[in-house]
Amino acid sequence: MSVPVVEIENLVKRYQELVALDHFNLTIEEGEIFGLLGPNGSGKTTTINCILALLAFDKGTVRVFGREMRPDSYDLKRQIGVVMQNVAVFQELTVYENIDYFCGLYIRDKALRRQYVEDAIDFVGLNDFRKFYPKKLSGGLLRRLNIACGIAHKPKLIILDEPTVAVDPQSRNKILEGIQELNRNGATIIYTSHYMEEVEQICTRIAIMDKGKNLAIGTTEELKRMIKKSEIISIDILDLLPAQIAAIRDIKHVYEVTFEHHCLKVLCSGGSHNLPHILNYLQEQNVSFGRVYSELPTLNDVFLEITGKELRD
Ligand SMILES: Nc1ncnc2c1ncn2[C@@H]1O[C@H](COP(=O)(O)OP(=O)(O)OP(=O)(O)O)[C@@H](O)[C@H]1O
Repeated sequence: MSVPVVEIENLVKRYQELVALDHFNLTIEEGEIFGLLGPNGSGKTTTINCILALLAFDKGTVRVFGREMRPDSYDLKRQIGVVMQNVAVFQELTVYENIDYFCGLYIRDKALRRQYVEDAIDFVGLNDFRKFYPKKLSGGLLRRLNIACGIAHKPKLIILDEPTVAVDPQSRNKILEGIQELNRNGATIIYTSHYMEEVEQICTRIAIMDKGKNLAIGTTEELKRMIKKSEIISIDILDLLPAQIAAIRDIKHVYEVTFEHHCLKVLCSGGSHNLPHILNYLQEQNVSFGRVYSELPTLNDVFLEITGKELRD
């Protein structure tokens, strides 16, 4: 079995009285796009900073590529690319010079570095802006530059801390597609976000965290199976008898039924045949119906059921 890329065991990080990470555990395998999902202040950035040994912690261990991570683990750090939440580029350097500077921290060979810088510029689509200074770039382009600086040296592990905050949809899509491409090219990705749609779209596995704890971990499908609510079926119907409503309540996997304003709403758990079971019953009863729609749970529902609060803040 291959060595996990990141192993975090029993990590405790306090800022004075505040416990930012509370016996936090996490293992990330090679080839994953791993999502750390949690509301503001849940401890995502603290986790990243501990993985990078940028922060001293109170208890626990962090191993990267099977070795203990220390502030002076330069050979490990060389294999990691980091894109932090705040854009960190030099205002007095152009797009090209910025990427070249950050790449040069790891790649000494000049010809190879030139190639890597070109690859990074291509990758984030900044070809037309290579001579621009950062202050001339829009927020989205600046984020792309920030990403290019973090990944130009072709690291094996790439950590992106909320890279799409406040970017326009075009740049956002470009960033998400880019992350998937980096992963296809062999990089393991750690991606933090409080946008559940993004995490759902690109991550192979997700940890839901809150108050410094890892509350649930799994693929999107596994997380959704952990909660009671799995499907809401709504059907427009002119009229239903109380006995028919009661009979629908008795259908397997149904746990809540309401009928208001000519709309039947059925909450179901588990099972993949909830909709046909309900429609079959209505047809048997000669009940005619209009619009039918089914909503599957979101990661927000998972978060809501586990923590009792919305993911969005
Ligand atoms: N340097 C610091 N000193 C004191 N408290 C801190 C410090 N950095 C973070 N915290 C606190 O630790 C907790 C975790 O913060 P952290 O930044 O890791 O959360 P986060 O999930 O990354 O949030 P966000 O989505 O806002 O970036 C929060 O309560 C935060 O206020």
